[in-house]
Formats: sequence, C-alpha cells, structure tokens
Amino acid sequence: MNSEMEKDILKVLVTEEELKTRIAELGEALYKRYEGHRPLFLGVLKGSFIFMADLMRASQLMCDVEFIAVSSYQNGTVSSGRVQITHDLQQDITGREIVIVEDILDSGNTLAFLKSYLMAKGAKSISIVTLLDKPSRREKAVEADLSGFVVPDEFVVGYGLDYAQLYRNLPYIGVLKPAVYENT
Ligand SMILES: O=P(O)(O)OC[C@H]1O[C@H](OP(=O)(O)OP(=O)(O)O)[C@H](O)[C@@H]1O
Ligand code: HPA
Ligand SMILES: [Mg+2]
Repeated sequence: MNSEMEKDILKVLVTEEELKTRIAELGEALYKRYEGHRPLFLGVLKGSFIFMADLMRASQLMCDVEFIAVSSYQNGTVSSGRVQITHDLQQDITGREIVIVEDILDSGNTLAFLKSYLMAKGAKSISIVTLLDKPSRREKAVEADLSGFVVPDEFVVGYGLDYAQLYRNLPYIGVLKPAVYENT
C-alpha cells in the first residue's frame, strides 16, 4: 500500500508484527503482576488510544479503564515543557493501583507531571507502561516499569503517535521525513 500518509515516512522502525508480539508479552507481564487485583488502566490521550485497546486485551486482567488527556507538544517536535490537562479524570482514584499507559516516554515531562498529579489525588501505587522509550531525550528522571521498544532520537509517528495531529492511524511505527516538519 502506498497511501498519502506513507509518502511522508522515511523508514519503518517497528512493524505491525513486532508490535503484536511485544504487546502480547507486555500483557502477560501485567497479568503476572496484577492477577487477583483490580488495577485501573489509565490511558494518556490522545497518543495512547490504540496501544491501550491492544494492551488491555492482551493482559486479560479484571481491570477498569480511565483516560486523561494532556498535551505539551502542540504542533511541534520538541516538548514545550508545559504539560496541560485538556481532559481530567472522571473518577476518584483514591487507593487505586494505577497502570499508566503511554505511547512514548521522551523528555519525561508528561510522566513526571502525571506521577505527582496522581499521587496527589491519592493513588495507592503507580506503574508506567510505555510502548516506546526515547532515553536520549530525557529531561526529567522518570523510568518506565515496562517498555515495549527503545527508539533512537528521531521523531516517530504511527500507532497513535502524531505529528501535528496526523499519522496516528498508521499501523506501524515509522520515522517521519524531516522535510515534513522543516517545511511547516
Ligand atoms: O516525555 P514527553 O516529552 O513528555 O513526551 C511524551 C508525551 O508527548 C506526547 O503527547 P502530546 O503532548 O503530543 O499529546 P498527544 O498524545 O495528544 O499527541 C506523547 O503522546 C506523550 O504523551
Ligand atoms: O517522537 C515522537 N513522536 C510523536 N509524538 C511524540 N511525543 C514525544 N515524542 C514524540
Ligand atoms: Mg502528540
């Protein structure tokens, strides 16, 4: 397939098959960790929506689902450092075991903010599951408990991740051609 989106992709970093295999492993790890509990899977919108859907089915846990929407990249490729909640929690999380589901851990600004926000709201425990980890760009000391793939210092899109709100519906993780963001 050669879609309109795909002409903007420099290379594929993680294929559909690799995503499926790794997410099954992450689901099993979560099952082992939380079997007999009732964790709350908290998806960080918008980027996590596709990963969340696949991860929670892979885990086969008795779990609740909740979302919070935060934004710090606006239409650029570099974190603004200012994390804004655009849609807040819709339930009390006091005493809950939270599994934060993220698409990417990059500068760490989003997860550093969320961890302290959720602790202040009374969470009992917090685990971080991120599909992608880009440790080379870290500004805040935050680590994932489970991570799918380490990615290089390149701007990646697909499987939920966007550039300027586009490319989230690519079925794989790809590197965007720099010309796409250099021209805008
Ligand atoms: O570690 P960081 O540098 O904070 O980057 C990671 C966060 O940034 C992106 O969200 P974005 O602000 O683009 O919002 P979106 O999920 O709606 O695309 C991404 O989806 C993560 O949530
Ligand atoms: O590489 C990235 N791609 C898309 N969104 C992101 N948010 C942080 N890093 C990235
Ligand atoms: Mg984004």
